[in-house]
Formats: sequence, C-alpha cells, structure tokens
Amino acid sequence: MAMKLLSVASEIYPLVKTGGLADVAGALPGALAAQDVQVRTLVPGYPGVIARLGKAKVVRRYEALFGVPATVLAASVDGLDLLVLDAPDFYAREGGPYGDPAGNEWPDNWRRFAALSQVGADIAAEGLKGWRPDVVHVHDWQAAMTAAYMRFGPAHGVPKVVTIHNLAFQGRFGADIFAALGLPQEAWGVDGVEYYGGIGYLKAGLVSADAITTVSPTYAEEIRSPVHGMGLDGLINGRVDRLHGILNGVDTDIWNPANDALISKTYSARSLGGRMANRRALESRFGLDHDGAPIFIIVSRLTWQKGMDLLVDAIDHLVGLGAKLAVLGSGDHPLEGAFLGAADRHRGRIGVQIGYDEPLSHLMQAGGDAILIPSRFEPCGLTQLYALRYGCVPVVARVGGLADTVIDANEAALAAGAATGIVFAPSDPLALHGAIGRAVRLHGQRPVWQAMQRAGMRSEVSWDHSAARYAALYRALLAEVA
Ligand SMILES: Nc1ncnc2c1ncn2[C@@H]1O[C@H](COP(=O)(O)OP(=O)(O)O[C@H]2O[C@H](CO)[C@@H](O)[C@H](O)[C@H]2O)[C@@H](O)[C@H]1O
Repeated sequence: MAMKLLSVASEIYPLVKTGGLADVAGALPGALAAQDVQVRTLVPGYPGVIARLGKAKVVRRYEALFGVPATVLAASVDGLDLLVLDAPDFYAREGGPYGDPAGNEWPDNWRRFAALSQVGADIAAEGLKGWRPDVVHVHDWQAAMTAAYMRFGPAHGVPKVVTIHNLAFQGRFGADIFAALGLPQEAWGVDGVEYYGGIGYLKAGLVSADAITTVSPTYAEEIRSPVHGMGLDGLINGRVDRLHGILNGVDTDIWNPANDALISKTYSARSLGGRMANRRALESRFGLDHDGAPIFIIVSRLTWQKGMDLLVDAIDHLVGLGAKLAVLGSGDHPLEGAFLGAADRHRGRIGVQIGYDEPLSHLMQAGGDAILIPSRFEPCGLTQLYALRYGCVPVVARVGGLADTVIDANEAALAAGAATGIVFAPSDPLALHGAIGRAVRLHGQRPVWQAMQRAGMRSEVSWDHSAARYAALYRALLAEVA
C-alpha cells in the first residue's frame, strides 16, 4: 500500500511562489508518486490559493485557532492534492505571503505560521476522514513548528522530517509569545523552542525532527561551519547523524525546451539552432543590440546572498569584453537602482526588468548564452538546473548546490566532453571577473561552447533520483518506529 505523507509548506508552485521553495513543494509530490508515496500538502489559504480551489470540501473546522475561526479545505489543483488552511483573519490579505505590499513583514507572522504548524500536527494526530499520514515532511521555518507541536503532543510517534531550504531565514521571535503558542512548559529550553533568549521556529523544528534534510550534499557540509551555520551550526553538528543532503531536481515537464509554450521557438540538444529565435526575442524584450555578442542573463532575487552587489560592480568589465546582459529580478532597492543605472549607462548592452515574471524567465533561459550566479551561499539553486536543461551555460560560484551540479570547464573536463559550465571561487570581484572573461572566450570557440551546452542538456536534473532518496528516508524512519 502506498505510504501516506503530509507535506507542510508556506508556498507551492503554481499557486503561490516567492522563490525556490515553491518549486520544490510543487514538484516533489509528483515525483514521490512514482515512489509509491501519496502526498497531501497543507498550505495557507492566501487569496491566490483560495481563488484557484474550485470545488473544495471542508475536512476540519476550528472555532478558535489562535483566536480566529478556520477551516481546512481539501481540493485538487493542477494534480496537487491540497489541504488549504482557510483562516481569513490570517491569510486573506493584500500583499505577499510574508508581508504587506510595501514589503514590511506582517507583525503577526509568528501567529500565522504557528497556526499552520498546529494544524499540521493536528492532522498528524487525528487524521482526516479516513486518511492519516504515516510520515510528516515540513519545509523551512514557516512550517518547522509542526515538528515541535508533534513532538510535544499526541502525534509524537509519527516520524517527522524538516527540510532546510535556506538557513538565513529562521523565524525568530521574542520569548513573550511562548505562552500563546500553546506548548507545554517543558517545550521551553535549549532542547525546545528557546533560541538565544527568544524563540526560534526553525531551531525548534531542527531539535524536534527525526531527520533533517537540506537541499544539496555540499550545503549539508557547509552548514556545519560557523560561516554558513548562521548560529545553528552547533545544533546541526550535534544532530549530524540525522542530517541528509538531498539535491533538488526540477519539474522536467514544466522546464522542457522541446515543449515549452512560454518560449518563441522550441528546440533540443540536436537542434540548438532553434535557440536563435529565442535570442532575438530576448534582445527585443530587453532593448539589447542584435549582434553575435554573448548574452549573460540574471534571474534572481536581488540580494546579498545571491552576490548581486558583486555583479553590479562587474558590469563595466562585462560590457568592456563586448558582452551583453539581461537582468530579471527584484529585491533590495539599492541593488535595483544600481542595475537600472547600469542599463542607462550602457544602452543596448544592458537591459533590466525589475519585478517577478515567470514566463519571461523561461524565454531568458532559452535565449541567453550564459546565466550568472555568483551566490555567497546557495543551498541548492534551481536556476542553474533550468539553465543546464535549456543550453544556457551556468557561470556559478563554487558553493552549496551550485558546486554539486555544474562541472567546471577545466582542461580535463573539456577534453573529456564533461564540462557543463564555469565554476569560480571565492565569491569575490576578482574571481567573478575571471569567470566572465573565461565565459566570453569559450563562447568564441563555437564547437567547444556547443559541446558544453549539449553536455549540460544531457545532465540529470530530474527529481527521479532525489525522490527515491526521500522515499528511502521516509521508509527508514517508519522502520525505526515500527
Ligand atoms: N524575478 C523573477 N522572475 C521570475 N522568476 C524568478 C525571479 N526571481 C527568481 N525567480 C525564480 O525563483 C526561483 C528561485 O529559486 P532558487 O533555488 O534559485 O533560490 P531561492 O533562494 O528562492 O530558494 C531557496 O530554496 C531553494 C529550494 O530548495 C534552493 O534551491 C535555494 O538554494 C534556496 O536559496 C527559480 O525558480 C527562479 O527562476
């Protein structure tokens, strides 16, 4: 019989997405189905989610969930088996999942995500009309408290997995909320929710989980050091026997250049010429000159994590080498301004679109020659995987999942036909300049460049292997409690 898994996440593609977490939460259920794991995903009822539900069934009711009325709705959307926490006081708001339209975090986020987590734990304990999860798998700080509510409640025997997508976001709040969380007194303390005198949601999840996973083997190693551990390295080292690095995959149906309705012309590794139409469309969209110079692309949150300040400083160097750059992103306002300023200075060579545009990101991968990812840390990274699949050569910093997924074009790898991109270290201006220079030079050697594109397109980026690893982990945890 299929294993039943409850997944809890604050975002899920295609209903609500601010970053890579949504892609993973949206793609993993389909991949796990092939491993005989049946997934239901609990998500908050944001307006964009409620609007997509169609026919939904009420499967659980709360008169007062953290003081507000709530229901859990079951519905199937785009092949996803969803459980939606409909609590309008918490989620029916204009703005993003975590903040208002001006970008300020909601002051009651602690309550909004404790509520989500409490409901996850309730479902684990009581089930839903004949469906009870064998294992619970929760993502990032917004859902991590599920593991704490389970551990200190009736569902303590159900195996729980917490996945870290980004250790930089930890859900830290003041100690004063403890009484309102509804946890027993024993949950306070270093082995519970207490974190540096306050409360840490991710921390609480990590101490409560039966297994901790993160999204690449290299990041799993990196977070054991103070540099990348962000205050949690001690805890993580203490639980290293429970830590697993499992690489993300991508949804190869949604990201398939041979069958992508969002690009100008479809193509495959055998018909790379088809990329030309996408290149022209990309140049037009970004006001770039139509010429043969290499086009670098950026599709990213514009933040320090992503090394975007390094890129701003590298723009004049890039233009000086004759290359062009198309930027799609949003984030820190000074970085947005700096990119826009560069586009003004270098008309025809730099094009910038501030904002979030999923369809445009497909066209960029299909028309760009190389994607720049100079991250300071990167738990896995998905855009380099999309790029590999689309023949857009990744130029990446050697950190986290970037190091695990891109094969540098060194002499040996080029000779073996194994190179898929350019990998540089450290994440600093000098190394980034060098990497851009190498990319421009290699782009000038057509057969070499095309061999890299084809090797990238042959890379295994699907979920198959990683879904099997998650399934094996769930089964191992179940065997422990049997
Ligand atoms: N302006 C824009 N317009 C359209 N699309 C845009 C966009 N900006 C970003 N995107 C898209 O958002 C996603 C970003 O995913 P990433 O994995 O690169 O980083 P993120 O830091 O969000 O995720 C965190 O979680 C994921 C999932 O585990 C890890 O891979 C990652 O390392 C970790 O930091 C990609 O699908 C990308 O195409």
